[in-house]
Amino acid sequence: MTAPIHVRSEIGKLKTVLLKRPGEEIENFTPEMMERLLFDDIPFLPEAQKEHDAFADILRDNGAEVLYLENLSAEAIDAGNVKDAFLEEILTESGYAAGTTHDALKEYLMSMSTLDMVDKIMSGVRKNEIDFVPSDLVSAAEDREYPFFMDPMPNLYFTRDPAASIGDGLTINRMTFDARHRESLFMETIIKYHPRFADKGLHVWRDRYHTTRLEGGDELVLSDHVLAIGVSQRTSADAIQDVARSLFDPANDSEYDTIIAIEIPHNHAMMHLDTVFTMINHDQFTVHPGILGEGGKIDTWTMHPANNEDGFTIEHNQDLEGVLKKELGLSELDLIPTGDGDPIIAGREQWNDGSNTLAIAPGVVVTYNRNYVSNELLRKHGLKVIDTLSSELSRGRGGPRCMSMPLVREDL
Ligand SMILES: NC(=[NH2+])NCCC[C@H](N)C(=O)O
Repeated sequence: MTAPIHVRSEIGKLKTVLLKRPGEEIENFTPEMMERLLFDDIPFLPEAQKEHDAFADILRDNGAEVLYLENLSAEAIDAGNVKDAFLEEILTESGYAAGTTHDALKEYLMSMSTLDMVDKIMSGVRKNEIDFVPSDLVSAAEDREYPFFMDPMPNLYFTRDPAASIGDGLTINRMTFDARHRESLFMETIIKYHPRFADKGLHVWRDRYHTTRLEGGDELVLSDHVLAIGVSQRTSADAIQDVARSLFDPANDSEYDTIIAIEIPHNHAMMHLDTVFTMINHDQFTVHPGILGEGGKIDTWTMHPANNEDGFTIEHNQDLEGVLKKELGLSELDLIPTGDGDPIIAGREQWNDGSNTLAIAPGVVVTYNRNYVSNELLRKHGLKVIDTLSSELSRGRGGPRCMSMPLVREDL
């Protein structure tokens, strides 16, 4: 059997991928909660599910095995016999380490089948669904009107972010905003207890117990020894240093000796590197023109292992094309601008994840159908573009790359 996680590029043929089918969590909130939950609108659930099923079908039809986060989580909890411990952890991270509300929530969730419990935790627990009136100070003094005991986790269908495969291992991420903090606990549980992953010698290059922030949308596996990581709204430079130290440590036996840190604007529309830059073929990339300054400049820092105190060297550069050519050993490079360079179209299509392409083989990409200008341009550049439905899914501000966590890709 091949390793349960094996990803040495962004473009190798996709063999196994982790998705999360959108559930009640994507509609279980009010407009007042949207901003905090990192959504710009409230999707229509049945349509979102249809769109997501169509996306999964495309991946399956092209030879990928599709696994679902909700199922793996429940299977892992059962296999490890850790329902109690899992609940304690998620309750603690939801603000209930002890007390009567903790006890009531625990009793309620414990009474469910493991899969129902997982679905419930993901979709949120409202106050009116438990026969219990909290008497603690928080409920009395702070939370009187708030309708939830446990918030929904609508961003779970962006499986890309809570963890990221690198080589034969992964990072399990400490995420930036409260709205997403708890998400990576599912992946940690899967890696620890699911028979498919547990005790298989997987490297966890960096775990979720850090104060510095890292999200998978910023982590791009450019080759079997080069990563690109965004310095972004969601990923801090100090977290990238951690990743470098871990991957460059000879004791950890990783193949990675190069990290290109790329600084992008810190805002909601471009929250991760993969919303503005993706690799789609050996020598082709999408790039949102909005991240490039005058003369196409952008700040990058290339890190290599070194025998100094930091454990690495850094080299500053502003020529992304030159840096990519050098580190990937390419003589030519095709950087394809989102929206064909038209400022209105580029802005619009980037907002709807026009740069967020998922390569499922070299030169074969899945994109949102609504970004028709960028899609057409990709076709003109020789790519095979499979476009997928996107009216509802795009309201969560993530595209095909965000919605997928590759676990196994064929080597190039
Ligand atoms: N890899 C990505 N670009 N993911 C997009 C995540 C979108 C999500 N609403 C968030 O703000 O976190």
